[in-house]
Amino acid sequence: MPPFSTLCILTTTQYLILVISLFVLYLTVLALYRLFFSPLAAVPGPWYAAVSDLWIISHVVRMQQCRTVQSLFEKYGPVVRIGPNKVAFCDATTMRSVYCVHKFDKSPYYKSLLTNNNDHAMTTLPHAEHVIRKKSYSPHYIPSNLALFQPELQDFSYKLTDILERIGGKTSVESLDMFRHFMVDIISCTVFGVRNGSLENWASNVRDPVTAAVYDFPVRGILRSAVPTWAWSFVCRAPSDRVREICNSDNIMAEFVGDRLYEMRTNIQAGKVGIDGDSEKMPLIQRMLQYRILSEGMCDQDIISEAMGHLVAGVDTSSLSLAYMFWELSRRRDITQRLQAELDDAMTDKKVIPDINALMRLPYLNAFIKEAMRVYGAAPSLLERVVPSRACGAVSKLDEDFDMMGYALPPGTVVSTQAWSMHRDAEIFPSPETFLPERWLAADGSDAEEERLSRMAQQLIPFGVGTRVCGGQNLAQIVLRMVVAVVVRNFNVIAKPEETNERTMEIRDAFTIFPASKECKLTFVPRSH
Ligand code: HEM
Repeated sequence: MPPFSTLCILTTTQYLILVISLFVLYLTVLALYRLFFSPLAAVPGPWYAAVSDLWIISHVVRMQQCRTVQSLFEKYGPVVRIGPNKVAFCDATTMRSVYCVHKFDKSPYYKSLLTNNNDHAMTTLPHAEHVIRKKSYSPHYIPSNLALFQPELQDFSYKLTDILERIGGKTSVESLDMFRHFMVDIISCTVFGVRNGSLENWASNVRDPVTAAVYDFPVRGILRSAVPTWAWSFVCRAPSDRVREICNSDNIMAEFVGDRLYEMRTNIQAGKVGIDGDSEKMPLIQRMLQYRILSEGMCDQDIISEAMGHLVAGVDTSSLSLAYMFWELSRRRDITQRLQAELDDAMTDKKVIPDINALMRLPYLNAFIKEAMRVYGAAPSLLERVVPSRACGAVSKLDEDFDMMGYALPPGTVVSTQAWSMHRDAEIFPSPETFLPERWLAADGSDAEEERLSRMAQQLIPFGVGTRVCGGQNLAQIVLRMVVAVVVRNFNVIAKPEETNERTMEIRDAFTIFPASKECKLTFVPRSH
């Protein structure tokens, strides 16, 4: 260090050079520490990932994180250091240990998904707090409760086919947008108890503000986390209608959900609907109001954010899954024909969707859905968790560093796996890039076949895994089957190469996947019989 008297006589330029040199020295020492002396130094991975988060962030920004992490597994093995403090893994036993046995808390990444500036189940990081939150909604999604909504779910599916029949295969439709509107109707009905008419709006070319807000919400999240809090109000007043619309998406959804909540409360107060569990079938917000009265659990703000969380979590994921399923069918006549053969038998009346339990028993339909969720699972990204501190009480306190396949990870390390890679493990799923529903069918009744299917099932995690698994997965499983059944029974799907092709459908990821062109134009041609 130069003595104080020397500092006083430095020129501005010399002073600047000194500051820059000290900063470079600091960065060099930090990089050397992270590379050679950090507790994670032994974990394999590229040196540039160990030195700075910038490398992985650059892939996040390019929306190619899933593929990048997969290429690291292929090069370095099942445990990889992807950042100075981040380790990714691809191993079923470790997955169970992190998500099911130790139940590590979520990482702060999830806070970018807050709704109405408030937590919902997905963004509640500590396991213990999440358990309480989950109780407010989980009974709604058990199969016996969802079965009560079967008539409405079927109704919306019939409406979808009616609309496609009206179009009659004369033009292509932007299927991603169509399914998004369809899912807003499904969730509005099951969560808020209202018929929103979003799909009809789509068919009549009328802008649907709720669907538009759900679509804009993830972009708002990215923007919000990139802009400092003090600058946010300036961004929201930017001289661009589109930017203001994106900023406002959270408010539009909150207003919609808030209005439904107050309507529901008015109806309860007027005695039009019960609050004491006397009516068996109730939308989720009614259930949450009841939960609040019985357990003094959630305030209005919490209920609004929770319900918004279900809109956000359910609409894009399901509509993306459906769009990719039909895109695959447009390319695979063999799969379409096999599905149609099974559905022609199961749906002798092509306008009547079989009961949920019957749908769940159709072998090829189920094999198709599983394969689609393996290859096109809509949320295949890293599910970040934090190794707990030894002092403060995690669910399962660790007495020492967390042993991940021989590497000791200290408290605070962010660990994660991604469905993208678990689903592309060639030992479990031979020829993983081939779309092959048949892999889910038993060749015979042998123990070896059963063992093979069970290993695949354990590694199939499109809805996440453990206590933080997707809250709405039962609803998604039903809706995906209903839509595929009724549409495939009634239509052949075609993609015009000039509109929709490998390039436009190339998968990008930003927690959920989406096609490079952000759309999926398909033609639904009515079948002749
Ligand atoms: C194909 C459709 C869907 C896929 C692929 C999917 C996938 C996922 C995944 C991977 C997670 C998170 C896991 C994590 O962070 O560890 C999740 C969480 C969640 N999803 Fe889904 N999801 C789908 C549909 C739905 C639907 C229809 C709803 C509700 C209407 C829903 C509601 C939720 C909720 C509430 C959570 C947070 C769960 C919690 O932490 O308690 N999802 N989903």
